Amino acid sequence: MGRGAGVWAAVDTLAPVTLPDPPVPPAPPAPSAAPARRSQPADPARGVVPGGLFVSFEGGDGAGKSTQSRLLGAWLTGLGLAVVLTREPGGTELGRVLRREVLHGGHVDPRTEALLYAADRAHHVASLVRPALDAGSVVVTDRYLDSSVAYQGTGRDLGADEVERLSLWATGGLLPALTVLLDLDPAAGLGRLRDRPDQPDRLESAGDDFHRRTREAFLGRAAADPGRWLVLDASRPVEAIAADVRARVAALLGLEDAA
Ligand SMILES: Nc1ncnc2c1ncn2[C@@H]1O[C@H](COP(=O)(O)OP(=O)(O)OP(=O)(O)O)[C@@H](O)[C@H]1O
Ligand SMILES: Cc1cn([C@H]2C[C@H](O)[C@@H](COP(=O)(O)O)O2)c(=O)[nH]c1=O
Repeated sequence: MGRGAGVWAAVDTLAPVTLPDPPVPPAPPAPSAAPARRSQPADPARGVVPGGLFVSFEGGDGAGKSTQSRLLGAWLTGLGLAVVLTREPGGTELGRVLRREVLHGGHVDPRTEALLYAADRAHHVASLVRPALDAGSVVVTDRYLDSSVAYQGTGRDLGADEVERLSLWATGGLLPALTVLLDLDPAAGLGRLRDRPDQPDRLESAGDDFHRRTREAFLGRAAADPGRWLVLDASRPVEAIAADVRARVAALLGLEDAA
């Protein structure tokens, strides 16, 4: 999300993020133990490492990813867990430079664009995500590798497999334990962004056909790996979506009673 950058500016460190006035119902009593209990065996390649859990939000522009990331982060923080809330591109200082160039700079060809996102991701994982997971935090990211596969691999036609391989190389194979796809008609998503003050970025301006193919790519990936993905209808009210996300994350953490 291009707006509300204040939250994101805070996530360079491993300290739990302080979220502004979370609009979520009061959390049930916090469990005494943090880091989290998990219901899955540790699998570093799948974003489940001893103590830590890696969750990503994906979907089209304006689908509600940053809204849901913040709500999930606030809920987990309220449960007493260590949470790192971050995003791609731009989850690190270097990433913010890359974000500005890739979204608001001059023309870049599709391969350069794919490499810029991959460079942002490599640095993000090496400097923030992996250390946080190793320290036992829940890491919640607004976009990750699947955005590259959908936007550059399919939207830009570079090839989904090649772009996925690039990102897997960049990240040492780190995949989220859970990826929430907020699925929405691209016109509705872009319509939600219309009132903001800033101009649409390069990707938001890529055209109807680009965004339609990107949506299909996300849905195809989700269907191929249902164990990792949770697909939600993002046209529903914010709180209904948030409740579904909480239920799935609670199950992963072995905290079903808290959702
Ligand atoms: N379920 C929803 N129903 C209606 N409006 C929503 C919903 N979720 C978010 N919004 C609104 O849509 C706009 C975009 O939401 P948000 O920034 O969370 O989306 P995003 O997917 O992160 O966007 P971007 O692609 O720009 O990063 C905001 O004004 C937000 O309040
Ligand atoms: C990670 C990633 C992102 N993109 C695109 C998707 C969006 O249009 C912008 C990011 O903006 P947001 O407001 O933070 O959603 O970048 C992409 O094309 N490839 C990627 O890997």
